[in-house]
Amino acid sequence: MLEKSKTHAQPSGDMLVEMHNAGVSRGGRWLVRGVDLAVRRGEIVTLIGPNGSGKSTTAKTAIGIITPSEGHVHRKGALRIGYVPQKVALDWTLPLSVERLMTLTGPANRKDIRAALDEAGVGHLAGRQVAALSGGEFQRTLLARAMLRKPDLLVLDEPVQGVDFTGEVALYELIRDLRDRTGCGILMISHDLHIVMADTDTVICLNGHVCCRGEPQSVMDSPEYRKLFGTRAAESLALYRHHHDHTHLPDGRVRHADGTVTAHCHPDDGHHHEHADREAPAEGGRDA
Ligand SMILES: Nc1ncnc2c1ncn2[C@@H]1O[C@H](COP(=O)(O)OP(=O)(O)OP(=O)(O)O)[C@@H](O)[C@H]1O
Repeated sequence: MLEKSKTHAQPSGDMLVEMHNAGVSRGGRWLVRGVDLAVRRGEIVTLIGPNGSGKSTTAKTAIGIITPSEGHVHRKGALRIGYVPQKVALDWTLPLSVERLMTLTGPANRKDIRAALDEAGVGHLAGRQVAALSGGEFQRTLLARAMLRKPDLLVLDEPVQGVDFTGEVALYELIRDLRDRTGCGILMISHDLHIVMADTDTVICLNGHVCCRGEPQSVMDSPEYRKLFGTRAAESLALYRHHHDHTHLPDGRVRHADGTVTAHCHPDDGHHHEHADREAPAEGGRDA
């Protein structure tokens, strides 16, 4: 049984959340528009895009923190959501242990807390002060806190922020393992246009709208990447090269491939073309 944010035919199967042509406007401006997105059980969907492209807005709309101004969002009935926000409001000057952080947003017993921390590889840090954690340890702790709810859908807003490359690889592996172990669906956000998880089923690139989407191209066969990052990294990471058929001008207008300029970009404006293809690994240049 699926819950409806707005009247629309109900999707079926093991769909956790589905967005149809969803858009959010504030103060007469579209923050994001024309988003189609679906996350099923066991699936990993990654939103990428530059700063301010609407990734967080889209994720918040998917989980119901934000109501869409247009379009539709369907969530499975009684959907349990684990959410790791981009920003966590903490007073870093106050003493706060990792164990206590785990119960700030909801009650949990000690055994479950320890199990969640262990699962995230930070069980040994339960008594540690949060302010003393490294970036990677903090992200793992937030992940553990989200997993405490035994979510059907895990939403991670930039889960590798403040984490170095090796830590990123390990965190992505952990996220994949959590998906494998629990079968939850994952909606993940990254602003990194190049590196996303090899296990991501779908990458959706946002820039105020869906620029392009597709499967990430695995770099496993790329000798350059194996040389640069090592075999383990190459097996954990993938590169998704995206295509743009339009340019975002500094004043916010959009120049399309046919030379026309419009105030903004929308899938239905007749200029935009989505891509759903895979490509050979790129040399590394951004095209956004
Ligand atoms: N409540 C709001 N009112 C007005 N504008 C907003 C509001 N929330 C977000 N925005 C604007 O909407 C745009 C999209 O914001 P959003 O946080 O979704 O982007 P993002 O892709 O997640 O960015 P980042 O990578 O920087 O985290 C930004 O320009 C932001 O300033």
